[in-house]
Amino acid sequence: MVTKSSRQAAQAPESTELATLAKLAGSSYETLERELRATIATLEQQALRFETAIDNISQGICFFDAAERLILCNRRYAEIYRIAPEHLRPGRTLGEIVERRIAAGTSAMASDAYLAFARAVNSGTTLRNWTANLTDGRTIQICHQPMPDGGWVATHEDITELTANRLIVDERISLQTLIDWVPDYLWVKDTEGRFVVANKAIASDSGKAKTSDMIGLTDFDLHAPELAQKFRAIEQGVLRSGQPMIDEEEFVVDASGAGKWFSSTKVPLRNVQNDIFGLVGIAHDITARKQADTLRDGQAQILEMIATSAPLEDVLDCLMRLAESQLTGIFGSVLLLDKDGSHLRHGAAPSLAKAYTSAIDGIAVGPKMGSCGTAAYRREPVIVADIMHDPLWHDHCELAAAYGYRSCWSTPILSHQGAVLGVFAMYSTTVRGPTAAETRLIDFTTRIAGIAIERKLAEDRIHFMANHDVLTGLPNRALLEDRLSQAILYAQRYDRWVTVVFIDLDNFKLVNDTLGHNAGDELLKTVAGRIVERVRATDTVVRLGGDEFVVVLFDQPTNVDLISETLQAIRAAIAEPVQLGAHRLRATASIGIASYPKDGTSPDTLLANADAAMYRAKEFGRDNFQFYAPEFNTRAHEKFVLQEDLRNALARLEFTLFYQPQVDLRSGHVFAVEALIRWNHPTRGMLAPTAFIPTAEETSLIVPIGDWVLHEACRQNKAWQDAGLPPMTVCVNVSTRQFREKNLIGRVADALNVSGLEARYLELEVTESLIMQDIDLAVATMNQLQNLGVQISIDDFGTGYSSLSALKTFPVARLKIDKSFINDIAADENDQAVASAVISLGQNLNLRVIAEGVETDDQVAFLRKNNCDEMQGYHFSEPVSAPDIEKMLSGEPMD
Ligand SMILES: Nc1nc2c(ncn2[C@@H]2O[C@H](COP(=O)(O)O[C@H]3[C@@H](O)[C@H](n4cnc5c(=O)[nH]c(N)nc54)O[C@@H]3COP(=O)(O)O)[C@@H](O)[C@H]2O)c(=O)[nH]1
Repeated sequence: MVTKSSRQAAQAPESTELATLAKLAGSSYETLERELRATIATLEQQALRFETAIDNISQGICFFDAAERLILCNRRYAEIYRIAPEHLRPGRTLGEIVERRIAAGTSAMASDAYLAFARAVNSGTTLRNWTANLTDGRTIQICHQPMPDGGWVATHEDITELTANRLIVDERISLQTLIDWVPDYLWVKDTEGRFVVANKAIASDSGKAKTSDMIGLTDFDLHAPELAQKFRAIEQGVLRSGQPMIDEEEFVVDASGAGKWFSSTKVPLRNVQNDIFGLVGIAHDITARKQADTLRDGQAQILEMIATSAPLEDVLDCLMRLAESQLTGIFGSVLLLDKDGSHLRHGAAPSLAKAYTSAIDGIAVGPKMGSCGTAAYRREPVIVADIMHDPLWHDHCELAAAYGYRSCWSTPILSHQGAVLGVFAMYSTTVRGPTAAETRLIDFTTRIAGIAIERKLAEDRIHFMANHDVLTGLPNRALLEDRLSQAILYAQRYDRWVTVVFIDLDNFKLVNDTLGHNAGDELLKTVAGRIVERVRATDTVVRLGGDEFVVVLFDQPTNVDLISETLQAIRAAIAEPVQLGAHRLRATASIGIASYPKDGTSPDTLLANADAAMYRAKEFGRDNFQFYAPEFNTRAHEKFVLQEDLRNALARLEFTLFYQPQVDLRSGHVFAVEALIRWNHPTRGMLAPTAFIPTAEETSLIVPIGDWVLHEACRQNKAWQDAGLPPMTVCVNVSTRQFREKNLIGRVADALNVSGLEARYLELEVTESLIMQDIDLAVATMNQLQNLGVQISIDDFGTGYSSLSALKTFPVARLKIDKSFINDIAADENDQAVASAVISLGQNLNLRVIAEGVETDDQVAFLRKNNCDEMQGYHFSEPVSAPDIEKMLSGEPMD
């Protein structure tokens, strides 16, 4: 501080010098005094100016002489050290001033230490500029300048605020560095949505080189208006409500165009007055997690679709979209292997250009067929990074280039057995190969696609099997009703007919039983194929099961003649010879026909009526066809009634046995009788076995009926013997169903025991076809019967397919030449050949041979001539009652 005393101290030497000058110049004292006063005034003026100037500088300044006494200091100095002016008068020592500063709390150190330090500074042994941290917390920067006379001048500047500001700046710099390390987006916005702080992550994704480039921008400068508006609405909500938004998921498209998911938190910022002045936001990139979630959810959805049998195209479409959602700039495609196994068909490609998809639909599987055709051909992944320059794409690169596809990575989709099901491909618009992540995704997608396709194929197969006959591949009963319904609807609309053709092969069971099931299957397949060939593609050929087929003739003319043509063609096709192993067969069929609308308007009725017509055809001797007539249903009803009557017939004792004599051709002697059942029906009169035995066999009633026949025949024969008639054999027919009964031997033995008939007077007739069904079992059973003493003959011999080698092992006594060979034996050379062959066979095997159905003298003559042993037939006698047999054998006239 500059004071008056300091000025006076400065003027004193000047006055002395003026008086001396006045004496030397000889000037008058008044003049000198006047001049002197003027000079003093000028000097005072200058001193005031200096004083004002020095007091107004912002730094404290002080001058000390070599004795460390204060020469002068300014006001700022006094202010800095909070020392009253009177304690800063010139002449005060540095030590006194330091004491004052200590007292004022403005010292940096103790007095002695300070004085030592000041002297070291003045002598130049330490820095002349230093910063003193005062005990009151302020920071003073001091610049010390020694003077030539040993004193010094020093400036003191209070830099407390400046230092604090520098700290803030330093803090800011380190805070920015810190937040730049954070990989999440981190920002602060003011209440207007302007960025105040932003870290590197958000700046760089926003396309800004420096974080400072973000300052002052709003979301409207960075995002599409809708997205920016959305952010703004959310942030304004936070600012308005004061409630933070915690961990909300937000989708952002960054400056590169990549979509990213964030988990964002936005918290309002408050000042000390608790007023909101902005918000701080942090957003964590959860894109990878979202993608994993999407992948997992998508996978679950797709697996559910597969499990619930969603259409394959929907499943694959969904799968492609899922794969694409995980990647950027990639388009997925699935091609499916065609049924022909040599082409690939469009499966799904939701994002590929439709025209491109159409162009590659049906591409061949081959060694140079782009990525997909080649991958299917090689059965291994084919990665083409540059379509335009890869030889595999030579023929297709222009096409791909036209749509901007530059690389294509194809992987074959394989079944569990390793069969190619299709190809999964990823197209990229850039020249490159797949990344590791993309390869993983390809593996995943290919596997799921494989599961979906395999599942679909299995379903198709199951569906096919549920609706088709496995043996012939024809539709089955399940599909029949649907096809027939469709045909009827069409016929209704266009006033046409639908014809249902019911086909049953004749004697198929015989083929099965004699030539084995493989031969039977072969016959069925051949017949099925032939029928299909003879009808139109719009007609339906169905195998109902066994030897039954149904043909639905669609869109038929209302003209029976035209229908007959098709039927004749079917019949002829069936009748063509079939080679089954060593055997050449000519199959025939019984065919029933019913047409919509005249024979029924519902599928069920039409089928039932065609079935009834088929039975009618069978009754007419097979190998023919019958058009349905209403009375056929009466027959079906009759059959039902017959079954019911048959169940009661045994209990009501309605059966009786007739006996037909068997005669020795040489002696004319009756040596046996064949027991033939008759049913004395309460309303229909005496029924022949053909009227009820088939029904009895179908219902298994043949077993108790057969037992009754056995018991009755044995009883009657024993009765005849007891009555004194010459002993003879009674022959009893045994049906297949009876023969297969577990306890046949026991039942026969029981009949013999109960009747008391010797076993040798009982002969059982079994058919050739029965034996051939299971030769081993038949021979075993026959051996047991033989052991019992019972004789066995083979009935209907010649109609079956006995092999000679097998015949030798049969424990039989007689062969019975079937009636069908005897009928025309006098004229038909074939029948003659068969009959004479059977006779000589019997002779060779030491078996007796009997001809049945002998009616004429010519037949008898032929048999005698060919040395046949025995005969049975109307020529000698029709089957007659037991009393008539007695009369016949005792020579009495019969009734
Ligand atoms: N399981 C059982 N089957 C039996 C039983 N009783 C008879 N049958 C079988 O029924 C079929 C028909 O028998 P039927 O109507 O009695 O006919 C027999 C004869 O009447 C007939 N026959 C005899 N001679 C002639 C003839 O000169 N001309 C001609 N047109 N028919 C004749 O043949 C039948 C006997 O045949 P087969 O048994 O093959 O010797 C018949 O198949 C019986 O087997 C029974 O109790 N159980």
